[in-house]
Formats: sequence, structure tokens, C-alpha cells
Amino acid sequence: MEAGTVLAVDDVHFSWPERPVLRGLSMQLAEGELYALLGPNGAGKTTLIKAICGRIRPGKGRIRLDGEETASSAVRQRIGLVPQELAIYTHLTPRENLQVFARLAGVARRDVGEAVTRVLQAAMLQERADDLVRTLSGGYQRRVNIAAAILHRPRLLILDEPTVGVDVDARGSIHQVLHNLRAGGMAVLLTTHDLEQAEALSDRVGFLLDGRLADQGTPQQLLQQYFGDARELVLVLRQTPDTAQAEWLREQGLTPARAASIWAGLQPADRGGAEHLSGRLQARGMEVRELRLRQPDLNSLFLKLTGQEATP
Ligand SMILES: Nc1ncnc2c1ncn2[C@@H]1O[C@H](COP(=O)(O)OP(=O)(O)OP(=O)(O)O)[C@@H](O)[C@H]1O
Repeated sequence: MEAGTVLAVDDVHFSWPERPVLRGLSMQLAEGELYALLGPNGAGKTTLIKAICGRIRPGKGRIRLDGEETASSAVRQRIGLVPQELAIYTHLTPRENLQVFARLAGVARRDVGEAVTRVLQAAMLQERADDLVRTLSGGYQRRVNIAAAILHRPRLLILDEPTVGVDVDARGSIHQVLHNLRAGGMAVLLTTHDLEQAEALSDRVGFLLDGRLADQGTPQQLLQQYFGDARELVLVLRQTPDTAQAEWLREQGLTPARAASIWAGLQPADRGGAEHLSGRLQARGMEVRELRLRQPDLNSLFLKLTGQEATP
């Protein structure tokens, strides 16, 4: 195991009664690294989190934190978990919540005040520390959830879908909080369906597919590896193409997206591109509403690796 490795998952297998979910999954997470786990619904992201937190036991393989198996409860105490659902008392203030959770997390009574002040600051909650949680916005409430998970100074913080259902501004504050925690040396593992978030925030991303990581790396590395200099062409037609037109579009390397009038595909950087195509589309009776070339992003890669669109 490399120096600075906080989490090491080695060849982990796990089956729920109905079917195998993890099938030889390996990954590592370093100190001060933020890793986003991506994958379609049901890929096994939450199952992996449960295995890391010791809530389920892998049928095969090892999960270690700082070199020690997470099966032991002493080791598990070095993990902080922010679940998908809010797990806080809405009729108490953030400060009161954190006082309760500090005791539950095993913080000594005399250290509670200091720990609560520290996490209120880390989660940027000071201004609203004494308002009732139920009067706070969804973004603030999520940050109380995060604050509760770091009271015991975990080495590894795990967040399951931290920004589902929060607005863009609130998302920005959550990102800021995670950035700061990472800068303080914490390893952060999160799952998300929001690939823009993953690209903006993560040092590395991993695509969980068929029980293994189909690929992992920095977003830049992966995009270069899969797309090189190619651009993604997105074509929006005024009408759904007929069979012959659709066949021709496929010959041009395009495939239909969510709506039958939207087609997308990769184009080599040097192909005279959009304008040339526009004329040829019109010649075949297709009216173009919009035609643009864009830099492939993690959404493009998700589609390529999983055959599905990411649905935030
Ligand atoms: N407690 C359970 N008992 C039986 N099967 C389960 C249980 N939890 C999850 N599964 C199954 O395991 C598979 C993986 O589920 P999991 O929740 O880990 O996926 P996920 O990647 O987190 O999905 P999502 O993105 O929708 O949250 C699914 O087929 C699911 O039905």
C-alpha cells in the first residue's frame, strides 16, 4: 500500500440474496483526495459504502483504513458518513444537534463545545448556528448533516449523494465545505449522479459498472484517453427524422439522445464540422433547430461507458 493511502479496497465481492453486486472491486483513496464514485442506478455504490463502513461484510476481498481492516469497530470510528437522507433533529438548532451528535460520536463531555465550534466553522454554519433547523434551507440542513459526520475528526468522510435536491447556490456552499475538508487532509469519497459536480470537485472519478470499476482517473485524464481531441456534435432537428433520414444520421456517426429529434456523436477535430453537415442535412430534408460542437465532458463519458445518460 502506498504511503498516504487512507482507504484501500482490494478485490471486494458482495452478493445480496438476489444477485451479486460487487464483483472484484478495487480502489484506493489518498489523504486529501476527493474521489467521486459514478455509475447507473443500482450499480452498487451504496452497497460499496455499506461495505466500507462495515455494515455488510464482503464475501471476498479486504477493505482497509490506514492499513487496518474496517471490520473492527475501532477502525470504523475513523470514518464519517453523511447518508442520503437528512439525519438531524429539525426542532433543534444546528448547535444543539451537534451537541447531541458529539456525545453519540464519543466526544468527551469537556471537549464538546470545542468540537461543535470547529465543525460549525468547517461547515460554514456559524451565522445560523442558533436558528431552528426546520427554518433553514435545504442546503444549510445538508451542511448540518456534514458537520455531524466530522465531529470525531474522521480520516475518511463518505457522502452518499450530497447535493440531491439542493439548488445551485447551496451546491456551491457544499462544494466549498468539501474543498476545505480535503485541504485539511481528509480523504473524501462521494457518490453522485451530478457529473458536472463530479468534474468540478473531484481529484479522481471512478465508474462503477457490472460490480467493478470500469475505469478511474482524473476527469482530464479520462476525457483525453477516451476522446482525445474529438468534439461532440449535438444536433437538434425540428422534426423527428424518418427512417431513411435516421439511417443517414447513423452513417454520420450520430445516435439519438433522449428525444428522437436530438442526435449526438463524436466528430474528429479536423472534420470541417458543423457548417458542412448543416448543408447536407438540409439537402436531405431535415430542418436544423440547433447544431453545436462541444468539448466532451463526463456526461459524454458516462454515456460511452454505460450506454445510458446520467440522470441527476
Ligand atoms: N438491502 C438490500 N437487500 C437486497 N438487495 C439490495 C439491498 N440493497 C441494495 N440491493 C440491490 O443491490 C443492487 C445495488 O444497489 P445499490 O443501492 O448499492 O446501488 P446504487 O449504485 O447505490 O444505486 P443508486 O444510484 O440508485 O443509489 C440493486 O440491484 C439493489 O436492488
